[in-house]
Amino acid sequence: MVKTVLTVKDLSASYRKNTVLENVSFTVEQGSLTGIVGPNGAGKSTLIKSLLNLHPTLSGTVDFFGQPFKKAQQAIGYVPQRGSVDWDFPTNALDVVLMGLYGKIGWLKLPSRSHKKLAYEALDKMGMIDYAERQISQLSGGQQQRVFLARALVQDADFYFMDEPLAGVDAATEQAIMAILKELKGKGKTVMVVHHDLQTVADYFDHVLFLNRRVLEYGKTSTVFTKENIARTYGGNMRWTLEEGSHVVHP
Ligand SMILES: Nc1ncnc2c1ncn2[C@@H]1O[C@H](COP(=O)(O)OP(=O)(O)OP(=O)(O)O)[C@@H](O)[C@H]1O
Repeated sequence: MVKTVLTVKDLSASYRKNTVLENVSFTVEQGSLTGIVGPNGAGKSTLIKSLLNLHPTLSGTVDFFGQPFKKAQQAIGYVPQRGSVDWDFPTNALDVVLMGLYGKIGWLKLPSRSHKKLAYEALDKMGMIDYAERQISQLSGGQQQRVFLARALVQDADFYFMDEPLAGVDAATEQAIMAILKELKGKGKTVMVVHHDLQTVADYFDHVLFLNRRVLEYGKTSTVFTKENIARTYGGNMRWTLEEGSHVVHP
């Protein structure tokens, strides 16, 4: 039986008087892996922040696992957009991963040996074990992204939001991250990912949310990932053709 893990109803949000999300409504099934797509400025990051109480909403309701966000937040993981993080913050990769365990450790307590073991294991899984003691500011963009994924892994959440985890990473990191996302899905976790590369949407995601201020469409990729929906979401700026079942960009 399909279980609903997120219900969003009539959510609107703005920056001062500029409304950037209008009456957004959708429901998400447990175990789904959704790509959130839409042009620059469509409100994708704002949507995630609004769902996670990081940005105020003007109206609407958000319900995770049948509860408001505050009650469900231990079960929710977030990988922010890389550009929004202060990378000069003096901390090493291991400490960043340990932050994913603070819900379990408690903010004022020190991590135990078993917590550190979990953090090292997650770094190892992301191919970052050799960089555990390296300052986060001294890692490349793709390596920083891998560390953030490791932090999400140790948190062992049930629902993950990731804001462009594949932006600016090389092919190997992209494959490593996608393998992790599929593994999370395999464990029954739910994942929503802001994604820009329309050519990989059909390969990577089983659901797609088309967003441009409003939800233009949300559903199974095999049903809703059509050139009509892409055109409706992105406007007339791009021409799209369907070739051998895949979408090819003609900028
Ligand atoms: N801190 C802010 N203050 C004022 N306006 C903002 C702020 N952050 C975003 N906006 C505006 O809100 C709108 C939605 O931005 P948002 O970052 O959510 O879009 P996005 O779909 O994630 O874009 P991108 O694909 O470029 O990352 C844009 O018009 C943007 O200019």
